[in-house]
Amino acid sequence: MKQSKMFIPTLREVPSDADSKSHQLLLKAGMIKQVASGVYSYLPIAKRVLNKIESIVREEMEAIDGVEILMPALQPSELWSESGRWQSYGAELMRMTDRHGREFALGPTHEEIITSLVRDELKSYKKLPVTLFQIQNKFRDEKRPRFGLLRGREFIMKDAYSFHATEASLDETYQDMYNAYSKIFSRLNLQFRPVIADSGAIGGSHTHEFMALAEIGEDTICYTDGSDYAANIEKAEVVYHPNKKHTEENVLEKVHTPGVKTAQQLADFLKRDLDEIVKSMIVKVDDQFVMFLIRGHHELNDIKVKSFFGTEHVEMATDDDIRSILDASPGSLGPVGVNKIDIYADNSVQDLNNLAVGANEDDYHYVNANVDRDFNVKAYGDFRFILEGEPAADGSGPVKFAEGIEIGQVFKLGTKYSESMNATFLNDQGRAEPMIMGCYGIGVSRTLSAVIEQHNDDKGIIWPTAITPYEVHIISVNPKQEVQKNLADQLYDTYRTQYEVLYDDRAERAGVKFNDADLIGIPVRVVVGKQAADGIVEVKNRRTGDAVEVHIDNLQETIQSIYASFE
Ligand SMILES: O=C(C[C@@H]1CCCCN1)Cn1cnc2cc(Cl)c(F)cc2c1=O
Ligand SMILES: [Mg+2]
Repeated sequence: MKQSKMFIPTLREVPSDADSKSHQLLLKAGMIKQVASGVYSYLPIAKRVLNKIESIVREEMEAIDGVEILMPALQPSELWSESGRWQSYGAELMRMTDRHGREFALGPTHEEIITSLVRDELKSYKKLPVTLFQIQNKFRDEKRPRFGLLRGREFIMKDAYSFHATEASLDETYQDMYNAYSKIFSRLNLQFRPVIADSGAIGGSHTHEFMALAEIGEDTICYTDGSDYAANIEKAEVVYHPNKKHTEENVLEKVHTPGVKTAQQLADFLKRDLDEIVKSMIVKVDDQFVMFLIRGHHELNDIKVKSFFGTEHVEMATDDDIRSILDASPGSLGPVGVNKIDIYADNSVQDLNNLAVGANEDDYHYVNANVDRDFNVKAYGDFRFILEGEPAADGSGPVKFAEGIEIGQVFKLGTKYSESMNATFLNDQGRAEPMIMGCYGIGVSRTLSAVIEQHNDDKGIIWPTAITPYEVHIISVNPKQEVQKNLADQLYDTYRTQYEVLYDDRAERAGVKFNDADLIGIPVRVVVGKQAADGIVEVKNRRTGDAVEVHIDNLQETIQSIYASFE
């Protein structure tokens, strides 16, 4: 393609609203334009890369018997009412009303649509298993869209759904998908890790997230060098190894602690370490308030609280809630004398006795508070985030942290949707049973950003060869120079028959062309300049920066050798 005909609005300056490396480069390389917060147009270079990512996804889905369909974004609310999600989802679900006043969701995902489609068609176990997938725009009204395509309100997802007569069959497809995702992300030359994850609102039992390693990633991965153990920190289990430091139980004592509000301030006031303090928090679970006790140096893991109680509706109590329940302020809460609400404690609270806790009275705390004597704990559990260096649940050594971008997720859904939506099949005894389902997503547009996060330098993007928008970038330094122009035109005509060629034939200054070429990041660049008369061109490797001067008779093999060793 001639660049004089192209549409690549590169930017000289870093856009101020770009809040991540990939977001900056997508804008600077003229690949996206924001239309609204979290809503983007994909421009030609981005569209070509998306096409290649999608065709790799398509290939690997079809390789495991996935069949492509395309479902509508407009989803009748009736189907979401059948699954109960019309009521349970809030502002994130984009809703609209048609001219007849009928309500629709703009699809954030397609469990309801696919289940209603399959329940009418696949009635016998003989027709199972089936795996259907689509690649399509999704809509989610994120509260804070950011990082460009990493967290948008309209984005491209590959979502696949599988239907089974048995758990064993689901396990097989789950494993096939897991392996296919590993192939896809390897072909994209991404550094990634599958991690044990929390299934959250979607329900189901078993799920893995595929994380692209990147500092900008919003997820924290816990992994060890001792094995391929890796878990999203939301889910990383803390194995409780008792380390009791109990002393003689002392008399409960109320201490005046003026201005002490935080665990650290209490630790300082009492001249103790933070880990000898116990924090008390009020959490609203569904519509019940409960108190959690947790060591001063730990953080409450709301995802673990949700899965302990089996509900998504878990949030910290507000100050007003707290005042109405305990007639105290959040800065001085404690378990002593609390009997209106249940008290849960993280396992490691058991290691201490004679606890320092709030007295449910401003500027007062208790010391020597002891469980069973001064308060009761309804249950101990793993309610906290693991700390870096603590032992991994599989015993393979201390966990390390890394940031990740969730680019894929595979779920064993079970019968959550087939039961609520009555998608049954006749089993081999002629009895109707709910289908067993799996669902599997890849964030296609998010993956594009993840590739850029991992493949760039200070001059721009460096595309992995599998998804580069073009294979060869031919640049004529000075098209006004007859000889240069003719040679460049000739090379374009020759090489476009065997490579995808972007030909910068613009009447722009050389510096502008080279800057743009660095931004756009095509692996191999052929520069037709002063030595055109002698048939000499410069060939440059975008990743290493190495440039060689070659006669056009050796150009083909030079390009091939760069591609052969590019990664
Ligand atoms: O989407 C999934 C699960 C899988 C992921 C892979 C492909 C199939 N779906 C989870 N999820 C995430 N955000 C959502 C946001 C809204 Cl507003 C909603 F209404 C529903 C969902 C929702 O269900
Ligand atoms: Mg997640």
